[in-house]
Amino acid sequence: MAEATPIRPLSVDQVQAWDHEADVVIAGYGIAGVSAAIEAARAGADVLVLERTSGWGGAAALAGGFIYLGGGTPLQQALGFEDSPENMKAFMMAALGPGADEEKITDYCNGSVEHYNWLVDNGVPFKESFYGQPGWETPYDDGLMYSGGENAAPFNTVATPAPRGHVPQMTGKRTGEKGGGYMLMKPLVETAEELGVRHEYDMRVQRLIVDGNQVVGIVAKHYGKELAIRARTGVVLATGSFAYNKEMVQAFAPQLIGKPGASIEEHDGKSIQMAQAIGADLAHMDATEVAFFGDPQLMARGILVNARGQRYVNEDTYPGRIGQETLLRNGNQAYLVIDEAAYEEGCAADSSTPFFRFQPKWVAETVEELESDMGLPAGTLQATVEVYNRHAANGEDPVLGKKAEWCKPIGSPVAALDLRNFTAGFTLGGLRTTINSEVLHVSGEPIPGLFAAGRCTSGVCAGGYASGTSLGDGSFYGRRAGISAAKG
Ligand SMILES: Cc1cc2nc3c(=O)[nH]c(=O)nc-3n(C[C@H](O)[C@H](O)[C@H](O)COP(=O)(O)OP(=O)(O)OC[C@H]3O[C@@H](n4cnc5c(N)ncnc54)[C@H](O)[C@@H]3O)c2cc1C
Repeated sequence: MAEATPIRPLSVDQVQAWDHEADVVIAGYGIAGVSAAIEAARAGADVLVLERTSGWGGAAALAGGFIYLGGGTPLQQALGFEDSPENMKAFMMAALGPGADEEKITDYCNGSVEHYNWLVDNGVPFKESFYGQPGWETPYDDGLMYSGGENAAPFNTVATPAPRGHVPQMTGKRTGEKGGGYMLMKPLVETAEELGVRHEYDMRVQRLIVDGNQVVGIVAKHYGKELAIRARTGVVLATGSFAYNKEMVQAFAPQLIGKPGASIEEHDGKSIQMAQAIGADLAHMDATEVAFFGDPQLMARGILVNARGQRYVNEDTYPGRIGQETLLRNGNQAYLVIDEAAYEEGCAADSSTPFFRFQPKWVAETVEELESDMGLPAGTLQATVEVYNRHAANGEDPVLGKKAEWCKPIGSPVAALDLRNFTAGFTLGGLRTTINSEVLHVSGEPIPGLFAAGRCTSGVCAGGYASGTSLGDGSFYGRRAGISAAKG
């Protein structure tokens, strides 16, 4: 059966004429693509970026803008936080696995301060202010925040807590529309343009062009016409994740069926499939980021319980960790149990996600009554609240390690928010690459002429996630891809 959209490589013998040529050809003008473009141009290459939509940006321009950086960046230092590459690595190895790529994480941590300086030198602004409230993002324009649960159990005992979510400064921020990610992309695209990087929009890459086992170009569709684009030294794949490819999600990350989040429809796995078609290896295809639609200011002040009325995560941690614990290990069943005073206090606090402050579904005078109204097995929620309250009275949570500042006994009246099936996410697995962003063949050898970065690759996250690691490894390994592709 003929493939509807051919994905198999095209042999260079079949190319009648080249429609475009450059030294380095980059597929995708998001964070990985723009970073590759800048470094390839600085290395002296003639660079052409092919972008499927009618403009630059990708998911990156819609993003909240966290970039995971540390090891003692000037911003961390200015705000009084101590960090080192070793400390950063200890956290990342513990939080982003199981199976995190130690070579990549070591490399990423060792290069993080330099990467921060590179971003600043290319015009990305970071404001010297720290936001310390529980939250998905800062509601303001602060430059630094905890974004992976570094300061919460269990990681606060593995490594010295240091905030590493660096956010580009932005006025008039609109979550999910135009946030810090826009202020990351805009200066980088301007830098690329100043360096003479060319772009072609409305170009949808389809398959690779090969000369034997060497990648020498790429085929792209432009308003229905197939064009052949020659890459004299290298092709960089940077078209994003496979969160919107139903078949791939079904095959590799079924926990996300029907729940793509924090990604864009263009993330259809095309880079992964094109490279697979010439023998590329894959890694951690089951790993997913999981967002949870709860307001962290409320969650920290209550307790989250599953369908058995049991707590399963410390509520003051990174909300993405709460999302993973809820979806992956608790059947996507979550209820937030909170008393009236705590609910009112949480609703009055700062938040970047006030739209996640839902009305309680059940309200009762006693926990026994609440448990019965919620349909939980008799005695379960009562036992949970009894144990929680006993220790919270002493400012402790020996069960899950919630910090003392959030440990307060749950009183009356008591309510529960129905947070079942409140998750969505994006895929983290993809092409297996080296620290120089070479795409590896299943044999373990790099595929000549082929490089990749961003969410079409497996980056620093193999299972767990911290906000900022996608824009972080996308920009970090995007740069490497540009340097490597320019060398050929
Ligand atoms: C609302 C929101 C908030 C987020 N917040 C954060 C955050 O704070 N921190 C963080 O680290 N991450 C965040 N993310 C995730 C992050 O934006 C992405 O994971 C990241 O942008 C991936 O980088 P990339 O370069 O691989 O993909 P992108 O930045 O999406 O770039 C890929 C580009 O390739 C193009 N493309 C796709 N297919 C083709 C094709 N066939 N031919 C040519 N071009 C193609 C796309 O149109 C796109 O422009 C957020 C995402 C969203 C949507």
